[in-house]
Amino acid sequence: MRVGFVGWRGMVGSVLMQRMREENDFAVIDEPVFFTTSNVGGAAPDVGRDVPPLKDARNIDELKAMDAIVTCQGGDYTTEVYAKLRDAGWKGYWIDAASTLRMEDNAIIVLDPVNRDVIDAGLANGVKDFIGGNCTNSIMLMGMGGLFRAGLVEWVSSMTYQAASGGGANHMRELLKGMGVVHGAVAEELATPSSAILDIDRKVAAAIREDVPTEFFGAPLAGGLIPWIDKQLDNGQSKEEWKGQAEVNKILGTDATIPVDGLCVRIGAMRCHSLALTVKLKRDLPLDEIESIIKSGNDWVKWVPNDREISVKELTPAAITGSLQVGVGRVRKLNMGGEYLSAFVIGDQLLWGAAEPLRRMLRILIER
Ligand SMILES: NC(=O)C1=CN([C@@H]2O[C@H](COP(=O)(O)OP(=O)(O)OC[C@H]3O[C@@H](n4cnc5c(N)ncnc54)[C@H](OP(=O)(O)O)[C@@H]3O)[C@@H](O)[C@H]2O)C=CC1
Ligand SMILES: N[C@@H](CC(=O)OP(=O)(O)O)C(=O)O
Repeated sequence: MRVGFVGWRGMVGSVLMQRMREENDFAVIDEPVFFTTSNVGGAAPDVGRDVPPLKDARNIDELKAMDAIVTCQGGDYTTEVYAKLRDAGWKGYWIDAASTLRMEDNAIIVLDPVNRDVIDAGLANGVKDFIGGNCTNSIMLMGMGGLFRAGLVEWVSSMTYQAASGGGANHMRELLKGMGVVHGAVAEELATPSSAILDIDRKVAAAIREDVPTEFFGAPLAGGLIPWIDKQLDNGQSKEEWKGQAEVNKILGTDATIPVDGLCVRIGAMRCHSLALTVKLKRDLPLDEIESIIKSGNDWVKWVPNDREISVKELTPAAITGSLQVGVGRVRKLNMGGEYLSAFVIGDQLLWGAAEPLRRMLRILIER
């Protein structure tokens, strides 16, 4: 198989390359070919074998020579190139991190530990477009897939806490700069134990309002949060919130729509997205049964008992970042009744939220 990689040096692409090296994926690809939009003829990344110099990611003839293309270049690139490539008669597999093609009828949203059956059926039916899901949805399903698969979920309310990395590398940098600005505003007072906390608070509030950079997020994130992610829709949802129900049901291939809705909020974490879920179950099940169903979802579920000490240690960005494990905890019955369950799910949005489902989809194709 000749596999073309586009967007490999961006943030998602770099995580993809790292994971592919770790899993020795390049050894099973006949011919990896790297593309660029900015450095044609430059050196391809080190993948442990000889590969040709970078090719032009806008050259349809070069792209057409690939059996599969994996792109993390972004939605604008997909919009610019995909249709031209198909119009030119290309019949290869398109594996994409961007959202552009996700809801198209001829595309499958890939998350194989959850929907391998949907992927296999698609492959058998000649589907050629395999698109990574929205990070928040992929993380929720990696954590709670067992309950969905058991047909136990009537609806889900999902309140999210989304990391800066969901916006991209510049957004992560802006968060860190903002943290530095906030600290700098009161560094002297912090070094003086007798300084008045309300003076510190006043200066911090002024720094957040006036000095924290907002170029990329459009509002100060350091020391605060932003209760809106992605575009505004006419029905009052954000686009990120809209994706919940649309994508979750498409990933699962449900016959009857499972309602999924809630609020998506940006917080000052680096690359871990979290969700506080209220799940309405179809029936009242004992908690130990629910625990074993959730644990059985896939090999990456990290079950965290609903215990204060363990939760604050294990169910946090500090514990989960950089890991493929998806933490699931704070699971208990809510006051509303036996069918109402709370859960807190947390995962690294650059791994299961972006790069890992693409890497695994490529592997599925290669091993077919
Ligand atoms: N599935 C999901 O939930 C997620 C999906 N995504 C999607 O992934 C796509 C890519 O996102 P992301 O990786 O954040 O994008 P980046 O901005 O990090 O990278 C995209 C491209 O920008 C170019 N680039 C320009 N300057 C630089 C630089 N200094 N360092 C690295 N690359 C640079 C590179 O192209 P070139 O080498 O050709 O110059 C690179 O491939 C987006 O479509 C996004 O929506 C992102 C996060 C989660
Ligand atoms: N919108 C997500 C990241 C992302 O890229 O999502 P999507 O792939 O659905 O556009 C976030 O900001 O956290």
